[in-house]
Amino acid sequence: MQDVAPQDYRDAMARLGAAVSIVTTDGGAGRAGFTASAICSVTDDPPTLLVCINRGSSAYAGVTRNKVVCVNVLSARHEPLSRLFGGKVPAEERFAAAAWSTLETGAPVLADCAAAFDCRIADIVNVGTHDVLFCRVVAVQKSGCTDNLIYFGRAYHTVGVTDPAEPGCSF
Ligand SMILES: NC(=O)C1=CN([C@@H]2O[C@H](COP(=O)(O)OP(=O)(O)OC[C@H]3O[C@@H](n4cnc5c(N)ncnc54)[C@H](O)[C@@H]3O)[C@@H](O)[C@H]2O)C=CC1
Ligand SMILES: Cc1cc2nc3c(=O)[nH]c(=O)nc-3n(C[C@H](O)[C@H](O)[C@H](O)COP(=O)(O)O)c2cc1C
Repeated sequence: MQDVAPQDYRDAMARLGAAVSIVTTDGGAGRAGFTASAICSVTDDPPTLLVCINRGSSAYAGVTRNKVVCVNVLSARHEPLSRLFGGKVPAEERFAAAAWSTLETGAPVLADCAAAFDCRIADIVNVGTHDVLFCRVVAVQKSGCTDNLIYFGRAYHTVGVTDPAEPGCSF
């Protein structure tokens, strides 16, 4: 099997638009978090999503030892927070820039994010440079904000929808 070059792969992947989340953890191995776009829904029974984390990430030890994560889906106004959690900034400086609470697992929940999925890590599969985390969702939080942050073409964008069933954005 012949692989394409990593740069060709990245150039093609840059054409996939993706929601942006901050994945957090807390517990005996400490608090950590990183910006992530490699997240998707696996099954609703049992409610499971997957997160791909680079083993070189500063958050890797905390995430895999604590075995809990919260996937905080970002709204448009969180672009500066996304950049902060995107690398090279000490963990405490990242968390100081926003308000956090907790749900079931103790992983930090971003107060005003579009949606938060609080999870226990059920399985981990190693693939190349990354670990794929299969995460069982034990609690969720939703806001009425519908202007989500999207990463596409190596840049941030906003996409908004109006859902008459939602109460609207109160922030
Ligand atoms: N899945 C990941 O680990 C991602 C990591 N990043 C990080 O942010 C940096 C800047 O990204 P871009 O501005 O989008 O330019 P880029 O050219 O480095 O990446 C383009 C696209 O390729 C994919 N990608 C990039 N690095 C990857 C990696 N190590 N493993 C798997 N997929 C990867 C992502 O879909 C990304 O949007 C990257 O170099 C990487 O360090 C960004 C997006 C996803
Ligand atoms: C838009 C965006 C999406 C990213 N998606 C992921 C991802 O899905 N998985 C991942 O391991 N790193 C991802 N990263 C990179 C991490 O946020 C972070 O840069 C990396 O963990 C290294 O940072 P650190 O070791 O200084 O914490 C992404 C970065 C950006 C800006």
